[in-house]
Amino acid sequence: MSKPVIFVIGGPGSGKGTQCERIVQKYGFTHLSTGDLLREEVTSGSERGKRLNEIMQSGKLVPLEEVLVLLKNAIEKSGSSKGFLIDGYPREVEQAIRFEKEVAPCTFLLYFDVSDAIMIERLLNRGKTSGRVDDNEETIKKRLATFHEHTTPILNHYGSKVKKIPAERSVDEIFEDVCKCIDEVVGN
Ligand SMILES: Nc1ncnc2c1ncn2[C@@H]1O[C@H](COP(=O)(O)OP(=O)(O)O)[C@@H](O)[C@H]1O
Ligand SMILES: O=c1ccn([C@@H]2O[C@H](COP(=O)(O)OP(=O)(O)O)[C@@H](O)[C@H]2O)c(=O)[nH]1
Repeated sequence: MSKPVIFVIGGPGSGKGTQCERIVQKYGFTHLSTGDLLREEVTSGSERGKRLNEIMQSGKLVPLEEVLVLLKNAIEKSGSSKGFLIDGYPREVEQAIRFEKEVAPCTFLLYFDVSDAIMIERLLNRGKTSGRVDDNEETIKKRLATFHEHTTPILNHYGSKVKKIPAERSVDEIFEDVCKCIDEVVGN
C-alpha cells in the first residue's frame, strides 16, 4: 500500500507527542506536530507569530489556512518518508476535509482518550517546565472546551477509521495498542 498518513488526535495533554516519539523510534515515520510548527512560527518573532501566539494563549483555533500552509511546507521539506504522523490535527472537520483534498488521504486516526481531570493534572505538571504560554489553568480550561466542541464531529466524520485508545495507562501499555493498530494497517 502507499505510505500511511496517520492523524493523531486527542485532547490537550492526552499524550499525543509522547506516543508519536515512540512511533518514530519504531517505525521511522515523519512526525509533524501542528502545535510545534505553530510555536516555531511564534519563536521567529514575526508579526504573524505574534498573532498566532495570542490565539494559542486564548485556547482557540488558529485559522485553518495558516496551519495547512505550515503543514504543506513541512511535508515538502521532509523529502522521502516511510509515512507521516500528523500530530494534533485535524482540530475540526473542515481541516480534515481540506488536508485530504489538498495533501493526501488519511489512512486512519489514532485517538487518545483521556478524562479532563487527568489531562488537567498532566498539563499543570508539564507547565512547570514546558515554558508554554498555554499550559496554565485558565488556558487549559479553554483548550478543553475547544477540544470538546470540535471532536465529536471529527469522530462522526471518520467513523470506523478512528482507532480509539484508552490512554490513562502507562506509556508502554498505550504504545502496545498503538503498535497493534499500526501493524494491522501497515501490515507488519
Ligand atoms: N501515559 C501517560 N501517563 C502519564 N503521563 C503521561 C502519559 N503520556 C504522557 N504523559 C505526560 O503528560 C504530559 C502531556 O503529554 P504530551 O505527550 O505532551 O501530550 P499532548 O502532545 O497530547 O499535548 C507530558 O508531561 C507527558 O510527559
Ligand atoms: O491544528 C492546530 C494545532 C494547534 N492549534 C493551536 O495550538 C495550540 C496547542 O496545540 P498543541 O497540539 O501543541 O497542544 P495540545 O493542546 O494538544 O497539548 C492549540 O490550543 C491551538 O490554539 C491550532 O489552532 N490548530
